[in-house]
Amino acid sequence: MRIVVVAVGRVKDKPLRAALDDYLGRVRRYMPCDEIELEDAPPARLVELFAKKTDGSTTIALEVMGRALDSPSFARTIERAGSRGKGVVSFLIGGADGIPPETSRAAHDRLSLSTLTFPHRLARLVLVEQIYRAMTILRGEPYAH
Ligand SMILES: C[S@@+](CC[C@H](N)C(=O)[O-])C[C@H]1O[C@@H](n2cnc3c(N)ncnc32)[C@H](O)[C@@H]1O
Repeated sequence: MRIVVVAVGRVKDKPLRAALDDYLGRVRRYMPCDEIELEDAPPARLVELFAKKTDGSTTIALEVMGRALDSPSFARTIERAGSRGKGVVSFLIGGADGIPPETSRAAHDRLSLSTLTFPHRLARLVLVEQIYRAMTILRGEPYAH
């Protein structure tokens, strides 16, 4: 299984970058995890970019109005998604204007992190932290603080 986080926008802020790299490093102790940053672009271009970068993978769009899960259910969702097809699970995060509707409709699943709307860079951090938490849940290992 491999995880790919495909997110609109670049994280340049150093403390946020460091926090993301910390959690990405933790996830990579369990499985390969790539982060792909897309340029912010008009919706039609974003549809193309998301499709190109997630080709052949099982796609999960992150949306405020998506399915709400607790962390153990999120962990099992990742496990199930990883058992499909080529075992590549791509998480999609939109930019300021969200994920284009066409990309959302094409996704295999749509998940929410909260009923609150986060800025996309913060949503990326919460997502990667939850992926790390999911890995510890699936392995029955303690969460390292
Ligand atoms: C600022 S939000 C976009 C808001 C936009 N008005 C919308 O309704 O989609 C930017 C991105 O962060 C992610 N995001 C923000 N809050 C989220 C949440 N509570 N659950 C899941 N994803 C979230 C989504 O991928 C979203 O496309």
